[in-house]
Amino acid sequence: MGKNTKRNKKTKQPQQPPQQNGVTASASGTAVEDFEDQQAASLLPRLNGKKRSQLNKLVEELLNLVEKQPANPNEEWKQYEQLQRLLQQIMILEEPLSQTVCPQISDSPDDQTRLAKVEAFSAWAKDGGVHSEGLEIAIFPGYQLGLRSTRPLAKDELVLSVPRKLIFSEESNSDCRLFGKMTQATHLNLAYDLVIEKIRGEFSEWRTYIDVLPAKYSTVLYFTTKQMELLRGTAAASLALRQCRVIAKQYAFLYRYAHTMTEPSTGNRSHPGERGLFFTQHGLCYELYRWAVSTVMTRQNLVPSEKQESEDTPKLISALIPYWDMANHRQGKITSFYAAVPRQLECTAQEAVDAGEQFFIYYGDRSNTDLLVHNGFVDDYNLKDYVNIRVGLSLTDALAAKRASILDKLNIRHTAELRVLPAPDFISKELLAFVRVFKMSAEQLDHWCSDLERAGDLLHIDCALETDHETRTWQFLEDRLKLLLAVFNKEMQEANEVKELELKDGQEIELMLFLYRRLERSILAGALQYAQEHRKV
Ligand SMILES: C[S@@+](CC[C@H](N)C(=O)[O-])C[C@H]1O[C@@H](n2cnc3c(N)ncnc32)[C@H](O)[C@@H]1O
Repeated sequence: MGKNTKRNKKTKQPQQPPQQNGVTASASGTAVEDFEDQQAASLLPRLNGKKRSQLNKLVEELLNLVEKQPANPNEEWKQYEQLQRLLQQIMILEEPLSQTVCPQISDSPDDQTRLAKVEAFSAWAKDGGVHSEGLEIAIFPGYQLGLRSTRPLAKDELVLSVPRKLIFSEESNSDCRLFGKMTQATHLNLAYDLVIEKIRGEFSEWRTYIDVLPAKYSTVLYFTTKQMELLRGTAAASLALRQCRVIAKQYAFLYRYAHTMTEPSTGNRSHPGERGLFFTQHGLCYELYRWAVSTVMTRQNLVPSEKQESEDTPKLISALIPYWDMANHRQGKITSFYAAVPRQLECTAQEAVDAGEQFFIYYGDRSNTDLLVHNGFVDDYNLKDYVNIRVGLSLTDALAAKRASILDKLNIRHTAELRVLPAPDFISKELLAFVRVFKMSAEQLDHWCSDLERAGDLLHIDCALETDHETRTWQFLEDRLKLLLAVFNKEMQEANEVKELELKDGQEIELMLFLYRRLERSILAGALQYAQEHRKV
């Protein structure tokens, strides 16, 4: 999307650009854009000096807090509670800004408000070269917006294409880098660019697209402490808390850079990063950052960079793909690919779809833990689900070096997250092999270490092992699974199930968390039964 080919109609036209050095600035596209940037910034409220210095202090406190690496789940939880308190205070101080930059319509999903913007968005997309003739955007309860077929779609039919110029990536806005030439992860660049475009508001050439995005998300960054409490003890807890910590830290870095480490920026486009800094200084707030990060986390796809030097090392960058990103997920196969020659994202139907039905795509193999933490939903019929459990060699174990040499041969880390699976596998071969190694006696270790080429046998369920060794292995798994299942004690289970039925609108996050708990519990319970049966054999 070229800078001088603005697609969207602005609701408010800027006044004439000022005279610069005696020349009317409108003669230069850049000068017009500079002027627009100033206009966009002038529409934002300014926080007074007192609020700003309170914020500076809170952000420093936040940085000190997240610098500390929690040593155990309890410490991690306490840190999260402190973090939430700080973020609450920050959000209160930043409220005038956040209400302007990302107003929240209500506590419930904003489907109707978004749907009202769909007509303009669809016209913008069509005008920009999106082909989606058999599809339209509609509301689907439980999914927010999604794509509906307007005619029967055949399996494998090309149903949607989005040209490169409508794909939003760091390469569409490369003058927006905050840290100049410093390289950061591609999804962070994308989130940052989105922050800038959101702050630019009506002056952004992406406005029509941004208008149909959700105003808020069900990612862990939006959970209240009470909601997060429902994850405590589950396999998702640590990942969720870490995500909150990491995003708060990124926000604090951006804030500190913009407000305490640099002079006020003029937004001069001829200096790399200046424009990004200008907007960050005027509009950054935590509410906006969590919105941008959540938008990227829940909607991004990877496309090849068009700036890579050689074709042998394809570099992929994060991108937002308007229209395509309205498709919801269902089990199946990946049917969206970037086609290099026509320079467009192409999506085919993974199955035949009747007219009026929802059109789904498959997001890829992900566990429900991953979907919950990064995508803000869980999949009830997830065929690729698993629950990770953490296992590790003990530092005080005199035989640790021998165990480590067998694990090395098996390519299993000495401290690892290994998978408990749904039926019919229950225990992944890596987890089984790890526990077998962990439970070997000194003689058994000597035996296996004397012929490391055979180590691969430990991955097989039928590997011939001494009975006492097998019993210790399955007993360990049984004890561990019982411990993990204790989080879901019976009373809690029943209470949750009752609550689940009673949940009303506005409690989508609780509903998702109860579903997640039920699915995790069911995987662990199935594996426990399997371990008990094996121990008795
Ligand atoms: C790429 S967007 C799809 C469009 C989105 N529904 C919207 O309203 O903009 C991905 C988000 O859609 C929702 N979603 C996608 N597939 C889902 C599913 N199978 N169940 C529930 N929510 C789903 C989740 O909120 C997810 O983060």
